[in-house]
Amino acid sequence: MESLRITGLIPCSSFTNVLQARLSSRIINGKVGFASLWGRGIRSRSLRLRGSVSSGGNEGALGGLQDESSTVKDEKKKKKGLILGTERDGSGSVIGFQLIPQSGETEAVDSSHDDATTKNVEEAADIDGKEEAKTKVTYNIVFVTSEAAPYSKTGGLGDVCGSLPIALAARGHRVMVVSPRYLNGTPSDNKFAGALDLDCRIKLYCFGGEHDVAFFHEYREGVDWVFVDHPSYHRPGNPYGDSYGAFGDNQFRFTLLCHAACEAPLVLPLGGFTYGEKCLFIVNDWHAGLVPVLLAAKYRLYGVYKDARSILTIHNLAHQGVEPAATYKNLGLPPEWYGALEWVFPTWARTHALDTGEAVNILKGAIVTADRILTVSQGYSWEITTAEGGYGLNGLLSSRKSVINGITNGIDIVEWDPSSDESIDFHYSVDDLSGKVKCKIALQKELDLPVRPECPLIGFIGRLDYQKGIDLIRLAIPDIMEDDVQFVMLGSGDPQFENWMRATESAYKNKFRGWVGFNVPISHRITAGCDILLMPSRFEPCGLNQLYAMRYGTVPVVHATGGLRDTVEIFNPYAQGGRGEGTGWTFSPLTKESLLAALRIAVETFRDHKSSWEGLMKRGMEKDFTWESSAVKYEQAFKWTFLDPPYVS
Ligand SMILES: Nc1ncnc2c1ncn2[C@@H]1O[C@H](COP(=O)(O)OP(=O)(O)O[C@H]2O[C@H](CO)[C@@H](O)[C@H](O)[C@H]2O)[C@@H](O)[C@H]1O
Repeated sequence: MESLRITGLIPCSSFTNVLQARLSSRIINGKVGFASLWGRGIRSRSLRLRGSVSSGGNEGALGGLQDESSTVKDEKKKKKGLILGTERDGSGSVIGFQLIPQSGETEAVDSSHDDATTKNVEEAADIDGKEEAKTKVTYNIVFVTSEAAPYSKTGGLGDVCGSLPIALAARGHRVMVVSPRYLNGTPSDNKFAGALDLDCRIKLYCFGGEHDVAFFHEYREGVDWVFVDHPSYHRPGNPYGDSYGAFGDNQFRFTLLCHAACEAPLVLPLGGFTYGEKCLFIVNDWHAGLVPVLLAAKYRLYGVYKDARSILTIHNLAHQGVEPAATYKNLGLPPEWYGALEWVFPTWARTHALDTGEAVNILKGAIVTADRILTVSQGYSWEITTAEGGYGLNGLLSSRKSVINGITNGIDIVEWDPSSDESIDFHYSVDDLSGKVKCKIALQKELDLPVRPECPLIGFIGRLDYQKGIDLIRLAIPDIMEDDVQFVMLGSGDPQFENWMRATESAYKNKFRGWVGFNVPISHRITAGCDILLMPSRFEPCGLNQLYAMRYGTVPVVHATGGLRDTVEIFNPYAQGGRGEGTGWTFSPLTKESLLAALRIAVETFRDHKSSWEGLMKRGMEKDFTWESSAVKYEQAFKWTFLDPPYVS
């Protein structure tokens, strides 16, 4: 793909002008720079939802998908793993690639679906007898996200959107990530230093006016990192708020992100070529949720993005982007689309007698318009359809069950590697665990805890909020502290829990440390130095810390929910002829008693059954949590998404 890149960028403005000339002669087939047209009063006519929901992608239009068909003819090229050709739209923009992977690369696309073309190629190869079919479908993918590490991160969303795009690009896809260019006046602003101004200003129409945004760009690790620049992203604090709480204009800030993200594939000539209309938007959580609504309500009615598809990835259903109904008019959507976002709170949730409970819910809008819905673990994909886990959207999500899939997150195994991690002083691996105890001693010294390698060290890392079950830890701490253990917590969030951590540290000076703040290097040192990681999450869509912990030989003790239940296998010392199996402990129900019971067994095993403990550590360290295996599953979901016509056309 790099071979297709040309060094000199086509200036955005001239690019847009050419296309605007085209637009003015053929408005309905507007291809590029649609925002400007929209702002001048073009409004959509009707909401057309397809009558039936597709059946899990197993049925659908099989024909007419150009990017599904590439016939391999030149055996020499095939062996070298070349880009066979590009697919262009009417304007000459590259909208897809036919890639021949390197000989020996595993076939990524699951052949369970009847794609005649792919099947033919596979059969031909089978007849030849030796080599597998190597034809692979690649996509132009546009991630839209409020955070992407290392540029911005407040939690797991940043991790995922910083790693998955790279894994997909490595598999031959053309990948762009669109997120805000946050500047908060601290050294973290330097993270954006490599992103250059594309000199592309566009006007976006929402919130009763026109707003100029600019785009910055960095091409790194095969991915186009695109940052939307606007003054509302430049302020102290984190991406969502500051010490006074959440920013009051978040709906505006993320509406702007969505409008800009819809324009980016049309107007940005990255590496000389736009991504074009035939792309796949992967929109993450509510912040990006207006994208599929805009595709349906604004663009498709005028012939733009008819071949695009969208996938909503839900990382956390608890946050939905709900604001008063009166704000609907600000979103830049036609009035007749109100129903897609309409949300009425039940009577008990209303605040006063005159409160009608009417609101707009951006995540709901995404759920009713996205072509497919993914969650970050299989367990969570079921939980969101239940009354307990659905946060009021369970009925709606159940109605779209056939297009919901769960794909467990991977982890960045380069950043999180105990044999080379730059944040820890000693290194170790599954073949030589000796560095682990040195990391523990170093952590005890750093935290000014008594240096006692034999004492079980329990850790917690995460946002201090209701989701993470901090209240349960607070309840259980007096009992935990009765035992001969040490406990270290790293987290920030709810001020009442931050204060509780400080108070607990003073109460148990020799046993407890509470680090209030967000600090990535210390999170690595805690992961490496602890023996046990506690995660009593009330719900956990996937959870990354238990995956990091296992990779570092730190044994997880977790509440049996969502991704935690999917990824932590319960320890059974008697299995495998006494060699044991499992990677940790899960407990349920979510009570102090069951938490304490699981923790006690873990602590006893650490103290009294050293060989069992080593087995637990090693099995966890050997687990495959790479993004590579998750990316293969994402590709399958992409394929299903394109088998069906757009859900809303
Ligand atoms: N104080 C601190 N200092 C340093 N690092 C800190 C930190 N607090 C948290 N982190 C880091 O932030 C990340 C948190 O990821 P999680 O997946 O555990 O939770 P989160 O709820 O943010 O993500 C949501 O999205 C992700 C991604 O899909 C899902 O896994 C998850 O279940 C869902 O709730 C980890 O990398 C962790 O180390």
